[in-house]
Amino acid sequence: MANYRNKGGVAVIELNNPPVNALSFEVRSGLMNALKRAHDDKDVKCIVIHGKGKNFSAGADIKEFGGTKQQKPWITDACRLADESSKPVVAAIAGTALGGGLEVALFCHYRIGTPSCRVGFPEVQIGVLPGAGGTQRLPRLIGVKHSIDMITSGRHVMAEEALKLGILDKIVTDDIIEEGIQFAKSVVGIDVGGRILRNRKVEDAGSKVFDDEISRVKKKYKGYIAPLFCLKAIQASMQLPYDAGMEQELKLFQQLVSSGQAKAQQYTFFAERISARWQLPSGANSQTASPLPVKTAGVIGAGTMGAGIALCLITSGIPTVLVEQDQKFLEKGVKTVEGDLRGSVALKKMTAEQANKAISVLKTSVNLEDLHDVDLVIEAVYENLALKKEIFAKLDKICKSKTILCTNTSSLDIDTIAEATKRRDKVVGTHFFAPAYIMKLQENVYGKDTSAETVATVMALGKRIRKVPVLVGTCDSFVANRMLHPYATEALFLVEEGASPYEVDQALEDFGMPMGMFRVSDLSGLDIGYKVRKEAAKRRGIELTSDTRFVNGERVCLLANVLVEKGRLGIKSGKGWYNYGSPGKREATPDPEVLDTIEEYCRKYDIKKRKISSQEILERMQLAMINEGFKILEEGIVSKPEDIDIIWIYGFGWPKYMGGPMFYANEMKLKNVYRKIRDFHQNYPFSIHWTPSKLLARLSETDLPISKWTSLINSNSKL
Ligand SMILES: CC/C=C\C/C=C/C(=O)SCCNC(=O)CCNC(=O)[C@H](O)C(C)(C)COP(=O)(O)OP(=O)(O)OC[C@H]1O[C@@H](n2cnc3c(N)ncnc32)[C@H](O)[C@@H]1OP(=O)(O)O
Repeated sequence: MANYRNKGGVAVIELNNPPVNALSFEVRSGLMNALKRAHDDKDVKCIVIHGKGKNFSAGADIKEFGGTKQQKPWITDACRLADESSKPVVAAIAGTALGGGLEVALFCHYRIGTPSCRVGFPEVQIGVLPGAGGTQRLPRLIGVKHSIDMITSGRHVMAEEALKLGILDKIVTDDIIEEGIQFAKSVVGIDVGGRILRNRKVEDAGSKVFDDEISRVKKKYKGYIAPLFCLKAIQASMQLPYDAGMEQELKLFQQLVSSGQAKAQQYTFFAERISARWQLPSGANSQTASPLPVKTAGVIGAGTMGAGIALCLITSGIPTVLVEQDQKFLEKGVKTVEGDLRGSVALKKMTAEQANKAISVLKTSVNLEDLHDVDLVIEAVYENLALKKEIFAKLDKICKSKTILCTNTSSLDIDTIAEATKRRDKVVGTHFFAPAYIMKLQENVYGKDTSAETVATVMALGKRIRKVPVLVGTCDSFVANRMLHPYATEALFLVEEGASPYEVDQALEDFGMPMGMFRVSDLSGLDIGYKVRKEAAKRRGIELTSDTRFVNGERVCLLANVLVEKGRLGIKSGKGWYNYGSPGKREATPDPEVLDTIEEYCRKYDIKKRKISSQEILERMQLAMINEGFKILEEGIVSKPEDIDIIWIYGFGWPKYMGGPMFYANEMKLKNVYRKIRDFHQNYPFSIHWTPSKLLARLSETDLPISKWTSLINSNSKL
């Protein structure tokens, strides 16, 4: 709703729907009624609109999209009275004015804001466009070029920049409502005609600008349709009179809002927030537990991962000690950090000042003892259980009793590592993804004794260092890599059955993955997987050779080992599944030698090859991994499907417009997913990953949407 009061001739209208004052049906109706009242009240000389609490408004209520509450009055109906009013109307902006919130402000004649306020049109991120006049009114205020930038990127614009662009008329430092009232009083008597955006003309930027922008947007936001629709709507502002442009914008908005991409992107928006609400098996959760303060941190290991993690910490202002046992490795790590900072400055992602500030809080040491006073340590040495246990035992003695000890393991048992200490409650996994400075996912892993306070601390740390933290339980390889295993295994089986690695990658990239599986393997280094496979087999008492075809009755394909043994380690050696010309180069070209190796391998084992469609490639890789996702849910390793989707989106680049693998399964209908998995299980009985999940079997008998799956898990723990 919206509150109304008359303060000495100033109508003060408050958008009231905390925390973000989303423009629900009630708020839109309330705003319309309040504007009518102000218009009819002869005592009122001017009008101020502000938001209750910290924010102006975060825009349309996304939960209403596609539902029955998405009904008139629209934002435009509610705001028309502001546009047409002869009394000056001022938007007083604190916090955020986003999407429809900014559109409300653009219907006002003036806009003032606090120094920390932010404005923007983030609609592209939820698969729609500014449908309440934003694409028509912003170009009339700041021109076509800046409008394209703001609307297609969805970025938030800070107060200073908003002032420079002309979105804000003034930045004010006192109480925003009082400032709004004073400002409104000061403009009473000045004709508002020139301030009404609908009356302004949009400069003709020419059609070439749009042709260039279409190419740019197609490349930058590959696969996303909303940015292209935004361009069409902005172009309409240039080509059509205001009313016709508004009609065109609404038409485009309605096409988008009912699209599958919009549904998936909005699901992703809420999934990220749902996933942030964690719960431990004990019942302790994000509402009940408080994080410990992290004023200083330590990182052990200055390799690629350690250096990347240290970079995340120092660029977030956390003084960090980077420890490496060997001075030479330490120097190499520091060079990596400095190089990445220089790169960020060159790409204008940070200023030189910010980079210098970050490096000034980095300390280095070759002595673990220098971690005695830090609040949290992240160990990032190579994946070796004995070594990690040794380090944790030492840290336990060196660090203060409150220090939290994190391990950046991607697969090892947290409880075994915790046993090396006398503070098992303070030991936790923080699994970062390479490159750690770029990839957003932080997979936090709790052990059986990890306390709620420790979990709260690493979840809060993740947010602070601009990651997306997700909490998972302990199991072999945790969630991300456990699901990756059947996905990658199927890729190899597809290759031995007749698909080329390049066809596999093409199918995945056409689906929207940023890189195919084989290109990712080349990037990570084929030798890494080789070592991990050997170590894991050794732990199980198995001797692996590239001739191994079955392990304990289960089919395996060790083609990658054959490549490693031929010196093809991936990008680092200049050749892997692809050819890169020389070591370290990134441009991948298909390599006939790889195809010959595969041919030879298949001949050796008498494997019949056949033509494999891209549909089969996608189904086999994705359904194998989705089946594993249901098993993970069934075992309670994560508490909700949204956790899995967020892991795939931020850990592996699953396209947001597909909503994550579990959402994708939901859209396919679970009975179809289950049927296909059962068929694959029949056709490939020697692959354990095709054993259908019991939870999936149960869910496929119901019509429960993804938002209700956990209710079935909770109501029936014995599946
Ligand atoms: C016919 C034409 C019709 C309409 C045209 C207009 C279209 C639009 O306006 S679409 C909406 C555009 N706006 C956005 O996309 C903004 C989305 N929100 C955010 O980016 C962030 O929430 C924030 C920056 C505004 C605040 O961030 P933060 O402080 O980190 O809080 P949370 O993100 O946790 O949000 C708190 C709480 O509010 C819910 N929420 C936020 N925005 C909306 C929204 N627009 N509609 C509905 N609900 C919203 C969010 O889910 C959180 O809820 P929970 O606490 O229950 O998780």
